[in-house]
Amino acid sequence: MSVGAVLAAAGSGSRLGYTVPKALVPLGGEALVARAARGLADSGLVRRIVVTAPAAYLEQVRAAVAPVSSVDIEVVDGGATRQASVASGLRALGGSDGVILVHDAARPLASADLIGRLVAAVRAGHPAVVPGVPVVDTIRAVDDGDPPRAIATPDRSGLRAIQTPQAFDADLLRRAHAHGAARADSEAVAAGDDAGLVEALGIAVHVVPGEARALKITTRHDLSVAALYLEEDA
Ligand SMILES: Nc1ccn([C@@H]2O[C@H](COP(=O)(O)OP(=O)(O)OP(=O)(O)O)[C@@H](O)[C@H]2O)c(=O)n1
Ligand SMILES: C[C@](O)(CO)[C@H](O)COP(=O)(O)O
Repeated sequence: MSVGAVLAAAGSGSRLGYTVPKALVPLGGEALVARAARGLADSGLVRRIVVTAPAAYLEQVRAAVAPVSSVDIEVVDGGATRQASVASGLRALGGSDGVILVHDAARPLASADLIGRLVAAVRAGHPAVVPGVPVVDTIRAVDDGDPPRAIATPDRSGLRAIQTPQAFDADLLRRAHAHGAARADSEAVAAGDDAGLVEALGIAVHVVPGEARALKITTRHDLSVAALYLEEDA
């Protein structure tokens, strides 16, 4: 079963607050999108990567990922939501892979070990596999009142923070996106991740251990934490 990947990189990065999209923000001298693409390529498992970029930055994203030359990489237009961007990437990827990884440029440090665990779990028969890390805070559900009130406290031992890459049986992922697109049209909602689209089909998602270094770069503080991981690697 060959492995293809969609790398979602079409977001603006408004919470990070740079003048360029987040995918082009440098971390240790290399754009986040290039680091994420290199991670996928270095796993040795991925045949081809489709990167979805903001329409106005296609050429800059192409230039950023050009040094990652060990796999075939195509850069295409993303969409208005992450879900639409991944759907656009899936169209460009074509139908020849049995397994598809969906990854975020915003998680540039996911390791080859993690990618290996995810692909192995799909090949072992789990059609949808995500990395999850235990949560360290107590999580409370809060209503939207003024003032906000805590209404429930789920048992933390059963909670995981879900990361990317996420790995899927290719046919299932395409079916989940087709169903999700129809729902997004009628209910004006887009899923937070691809596993959510699979769950909406009533299919169970398998969770493998995630890793701290696959953190999502959302704020400037996250960028500093990621830089510390690079220092540790050096
Ligand atoms: N329309 C969109 C929105 C997001 N993404 C991608 O989805 C990943 C996770 O999104 P997030 O971290 O929320 O990125 P942004 O939407 O760029 O961030 P912000 O909400 O701060 O603007 C990122 O790699 C981002 O590029 C995408 O491909 N297309
Ligand atoms: C896909 C994701 O990274 C999994 O944790 C996350 O859902 C993206 O969330 P965002 O709302 O786009 O930041």
